[in-house]
Amino acid sequence: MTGPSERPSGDRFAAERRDERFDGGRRDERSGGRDQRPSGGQRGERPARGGPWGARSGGDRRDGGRRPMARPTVDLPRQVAYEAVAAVHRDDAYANLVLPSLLRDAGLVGRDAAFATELTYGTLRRLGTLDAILGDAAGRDVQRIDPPVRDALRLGAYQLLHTRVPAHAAVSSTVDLVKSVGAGATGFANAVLREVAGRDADAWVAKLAPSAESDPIGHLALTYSHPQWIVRAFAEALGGDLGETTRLLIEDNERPPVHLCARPGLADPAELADEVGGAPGAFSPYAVYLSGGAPGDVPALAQGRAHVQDEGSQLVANALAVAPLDGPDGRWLDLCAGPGGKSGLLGALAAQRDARLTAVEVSEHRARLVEQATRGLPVTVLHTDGRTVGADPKLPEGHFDRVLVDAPCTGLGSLRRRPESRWRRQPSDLPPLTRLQRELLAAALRAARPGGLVAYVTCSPHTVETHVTVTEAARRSGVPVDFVDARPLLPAGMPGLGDGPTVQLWPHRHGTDAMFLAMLRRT
Ligand SMILES: C[S@@+](CC[C@H](N)C(=O)[O-])C[C@H]1O[C@@H](n2cnc3c(N)ncnc32)[C@H](O)[C@@H]1O
Repeated sequence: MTGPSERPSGDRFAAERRDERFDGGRRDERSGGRDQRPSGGQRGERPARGGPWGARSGGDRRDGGRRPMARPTVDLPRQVAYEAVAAVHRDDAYANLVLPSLLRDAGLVGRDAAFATELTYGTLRRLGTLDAILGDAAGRDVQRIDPPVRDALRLGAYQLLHTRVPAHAAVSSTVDLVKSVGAGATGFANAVLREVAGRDADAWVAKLAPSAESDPIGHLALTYSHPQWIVRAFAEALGGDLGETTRLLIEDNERPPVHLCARPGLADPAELADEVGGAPGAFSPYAVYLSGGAPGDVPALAQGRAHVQDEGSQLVANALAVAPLDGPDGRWLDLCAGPGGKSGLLGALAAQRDARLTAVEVSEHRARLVEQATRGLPVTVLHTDGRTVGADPKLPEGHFDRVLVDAPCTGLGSLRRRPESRWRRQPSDLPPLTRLQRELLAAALRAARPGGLVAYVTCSPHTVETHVTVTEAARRSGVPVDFVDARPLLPAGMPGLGDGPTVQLWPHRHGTDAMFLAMLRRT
């Protein structure tokens, strides 16, 4: 197959970009992967001002003396989206961390910021399908295209196939972008994008995806832009139901709402919903759905009355707090606490019940975040390895009444909030993670007193991280345990909780991240 020719050029802005913005937050997921959702924008809308190129002339920019970021010929929202996508691929940055700082640096707000956000997140989510299309249109594997030009083309293809940006605008703005990041490749970019524009997204998928009959997993993977191994894992966790798997994949490609947790005793969810112009959650008694705007703008967050937290995370933490327990109930433990979302909720509940939470976190930076998240609550933060239960005098065996293990995991249950992570995760991540999960759960079982409760939680529905880990850890730990049916610990009438005793939440069923919960009682 032959295609348009590209004359690759170096990324002439790379050196300038390398050190300046991303170092601080690169490996830090403290925002929980939440979508940055500036208010006022519509999906695929063009920027508000500045003629057909929107913010080229500055748009909604709040200058405030900041250094302008845009190259002269590229409009700011597209330039920011390009910088974010390039940082993800070049520097392993996290989009949810790098994008807000880029928007701030560029002074983008309102519809311009919404447009840049849509382009960044949409392009990263659809990357697999876009790359297949670009490879076909270019007549070569996308890996052979110069990285800056490749990222610009991905943004252009996303605009052509998934937004209402007119084709001529998508093509010429991308060619402008290529001019600034890979000058010799403008003819190539123009030709590739014109080829892409020759079909709509459905027609491209019909051309490129394997047939659903002969290769159902490959078909879903290409159609809905997920790696095949993840589609396979989801299908298995959903009992082989490919219809439901499809609904899950579709949900993963949508922009999720930001959920707040109104801390019990500190904020009333209905009042908080009024305060933020949002709506009370469907299931969690503390949840508020934010309708728009950056979560940082909400005063209740700054005041420590609420925090950003997916509703599913609230539900599994609350399940541990409401599970019936005989005997003393004052010593609670969170063995994997950073950055402190569940500790924040459990700490607020502990305050109401005269209990105290010990929050353990192995990473120093994250332990500090837990301290910030639990300030003013009856929480003691320990910066140590949770597996030291029994060896560390602050973590004695048989001591705690309620224990949470929110284990490190692949995070496959929150792909909608972390657009790049589906492409970063590999099946080879599973063995070291599951070993750590088993060890942490075994430590949690040792930490619980006889009769005490242990909640094992993951933000992944992968059965190797859920059922296999729980069964293996319980079998090997030498600590006698019973499974507690977790379903009655979730709100009455909540649908789709399965046959028990464990619970798997799903984005497409519950609107939450795909949190898994197993409740164990030490006998
Ligand atoms: C899924 S996150 C926990 C999220 C947290 N519960 C929340 O709601 O914000 C898992 C955490 O476990 C921490 N971790 C990993 N290994 C650990 C260990 N051996 N001991 C304690 N914490 C560990 C990670 O640093 C990470 O912060």
